[in-house]
Amino acid sequence: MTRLAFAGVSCVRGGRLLFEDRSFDLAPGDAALVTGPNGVGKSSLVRVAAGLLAPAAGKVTVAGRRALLVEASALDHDRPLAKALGFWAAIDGQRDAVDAALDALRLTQLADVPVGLLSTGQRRRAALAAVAASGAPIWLLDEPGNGLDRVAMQALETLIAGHRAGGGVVLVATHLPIEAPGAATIRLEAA
Ligand SMILES: Nc1ncnc2c1ncn2[C@@H]1O[C@H](COP(=O)(O)OP(=O)(O)OP(=O)(O)O)[C@@H](O)[C@H]1O
Repeated sequence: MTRLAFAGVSCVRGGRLLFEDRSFDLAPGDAALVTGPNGVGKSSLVRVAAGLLAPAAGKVTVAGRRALLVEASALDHDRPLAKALGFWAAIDGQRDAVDAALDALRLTQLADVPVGLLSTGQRRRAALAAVAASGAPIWLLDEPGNGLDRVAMQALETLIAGHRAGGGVVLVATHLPIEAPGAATIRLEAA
């Protein structure tokens, strides 16, 4: 069964303790919002959850495939959006998921536009579409609301709700308010 859990996890970066003894346990349908001021360690917590950063202490338990959204999208700038998304979706065995992901992020009309020509907000939506098309049950989203207008923000909230309703798990680091009913809050405080 899908699960993402931290048990007593601490993170040290650049010799500095960012957070200590953090525990949470996300089961199908669960979400958690990681909040706190700039530089406190929100992105670092997401990276620990992604397995890109080793915890200094504690245990991370992951059951299920993870999809990670970070600032720099891995989409090929030279390819038309649908083809760039299709490249990654095919690797995940999810080629058929691209159209629905484009639709969910209101990007269908931009399917033939090269990724490099998309605006900041459109590129962020494209990166979210890649997560949506991945078929991964665990979504790790680092500042997914950056660059999104109000309509796109609502699309993001709908996407998260739909993923949870389908048994997915979502961990979101955000400095922007994101509507996610029933989500836990992991508040990081400056030391
Ligand atoms: N590769 C690294 N090596 C050393 N220190 C780093 C590295 N990356 C980030 N840090 C430091 O870790 C701290 C936490 O950074 P992090 O990006 O996790 O914070 P954040 O809460 O996500 O910040 P923001 O809200 O500004 O995105 C910062 O002080 C940052 O300078």
